[in-house]
Amino acid sequence: MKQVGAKNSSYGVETFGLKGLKSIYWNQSEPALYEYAISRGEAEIAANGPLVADTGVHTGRSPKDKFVVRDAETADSVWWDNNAEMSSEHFDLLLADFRKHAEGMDLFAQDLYGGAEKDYQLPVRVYTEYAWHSLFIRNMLLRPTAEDLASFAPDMTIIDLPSFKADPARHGCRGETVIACDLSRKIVLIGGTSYAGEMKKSVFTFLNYLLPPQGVMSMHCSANVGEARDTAVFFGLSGTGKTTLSADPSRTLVGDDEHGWGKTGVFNFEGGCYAKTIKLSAEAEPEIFSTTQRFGTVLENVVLDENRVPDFDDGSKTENTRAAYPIHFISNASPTGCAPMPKTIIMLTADAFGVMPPIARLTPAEAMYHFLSGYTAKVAGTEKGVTEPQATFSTCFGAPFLPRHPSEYGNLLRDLIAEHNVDCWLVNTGWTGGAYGVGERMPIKATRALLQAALKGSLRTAEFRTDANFGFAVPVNVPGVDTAILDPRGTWEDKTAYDAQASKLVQMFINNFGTFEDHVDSTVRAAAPTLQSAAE
Ligand SMILES: Nc1ncnc2c1ncn2[C@@H]1O[C@H](COP(=O)(O)OP(=O)(O)O)[C@@H](O)[C@H]1O
Ligand SMILES: C=C(OP(=O)(O)O)C(=O)O
Ligand SMILES: [Mn+2]
Repeated sequence: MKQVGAKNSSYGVETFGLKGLKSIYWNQSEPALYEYAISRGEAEIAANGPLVADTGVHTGRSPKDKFVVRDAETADSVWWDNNAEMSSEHFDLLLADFRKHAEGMDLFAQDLYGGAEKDYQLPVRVYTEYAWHSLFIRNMLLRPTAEDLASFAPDMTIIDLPSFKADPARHGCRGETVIACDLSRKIVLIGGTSYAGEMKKSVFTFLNYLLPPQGVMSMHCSANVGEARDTAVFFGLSGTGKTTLSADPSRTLVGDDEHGWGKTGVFNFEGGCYAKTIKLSAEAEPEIFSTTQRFGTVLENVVLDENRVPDFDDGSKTENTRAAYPIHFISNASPTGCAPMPKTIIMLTADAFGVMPPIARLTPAEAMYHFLSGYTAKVAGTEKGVTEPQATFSTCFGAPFLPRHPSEYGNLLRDLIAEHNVDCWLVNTGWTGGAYGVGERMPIKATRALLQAALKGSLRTAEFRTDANFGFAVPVNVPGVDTAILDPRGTWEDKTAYDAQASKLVQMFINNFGTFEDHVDSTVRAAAPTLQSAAE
């Protein structure tokens, strides 16, 4: 077997039981991976330099094809209501078949870290069939220094073979696509899909399993820091605004998607960003737009015109077009990925019903209630089969990535909010003036102005009203924001229709929260919305 780039003994010949490979390319650089990706016909180069690849059938995550191995250790630690199980026997068969499938292949390997905080860092070795997947994960995780690389010892291993087709009868999965996670042996097998986000979210899933027992709150959130060293974290499900809203020229970017909150503060799990690029414009999102105009960025499922210029308005392949780039492509990104304790928590709810106000202040009990509820929308394209926004309750705003029971994350957050006296806000990046299909998407400018007021503290002294349905405090006017938009009921033509939709949503919250009742105290239960009697 030819080994390109092997530097020392840790790159053993039979790496991880991968015997009979044709060749293996270790920790290749961006230019080298460009050449391999182009020469192997995997990708093409866009105007100004990004590498562009298509992912075929799978243009978003396949949550129904994700499995977790149930063994003696995970039987009691994994939240099985939310994680499909696979037996160790099936996993062993799958691993053996992955190794067999890899025989004779060229593989690419990257040695990277998950977690910027050294105390909690997860060394990950990622074997990929595609050179462009090797560049993607190299962009997304943390790249070791040459010194660290010399002694790199992997703790977690990912084998990513899109051309592998799983067999449900033999492997105990659902179809040809499989994302199998063995949390005890720290191995992930990804087959039958070319969507690169599966690799990134597998690392996130492992950190969500490994960190809480160490007292670290793992979060599906972005984070940035103001001049006053005031860290803000933005929780949100896929496509709801974490990346967009954390890219703010007046605040240092810490990370766009996945963070830990430990004894020393907040730290990014990753070393790159994975931005949605549908309808991306230089006007609305200049920082992110600039990353799509340079060598090293990977564009996923983006359509190019005849001059290889990306057409970000073209969602013909998927609404979930993406750009994956190293975080230092954002000019004011933190060089360390670490930040002080949060001063503000923002929970992004993309309300497809147009009922939620653009912003609401949350008491600690309301923050817990909404964190566990995780009301938002699955935005078009982020999951297989989601073609328009679907109202959903994704607990902790990241249910597809949670191996543990939500109460483990909720209790950690509850204690951290109390210990650090954190301000909490609920921000609707979804619809206003009516539900999806009638109303319009919340203007990004309005959201940014509201966030500016919340983060600068001026909102704290604003005048508030109490929302009739949810009971939380809503500002009645905010400088720079159209006052009308602050009252969602007022933005609807038909107020009766608004009230009816709001009641339906309240009932959905009540129905959903039943599963958490026994895990929270009475103050959190009291933070639930109440059905308005028709008379009121
Ligand atoms: N008011 C808004 N706030 C944030 N994003 C918005 C808003 N309105 C529309 N969007 C769009 O929603 C998408 C959010 O994507 P992104 O920030 O990548 O989500 P996430 O990082 O949570 O996965 C972007 O395409 C952005 O342009
Ligand atoms: C990459 C993903 O996460 P997010 O959309 O939250 O960035 C994803 O959900 O596939
Ligand atoms: Mn994101």
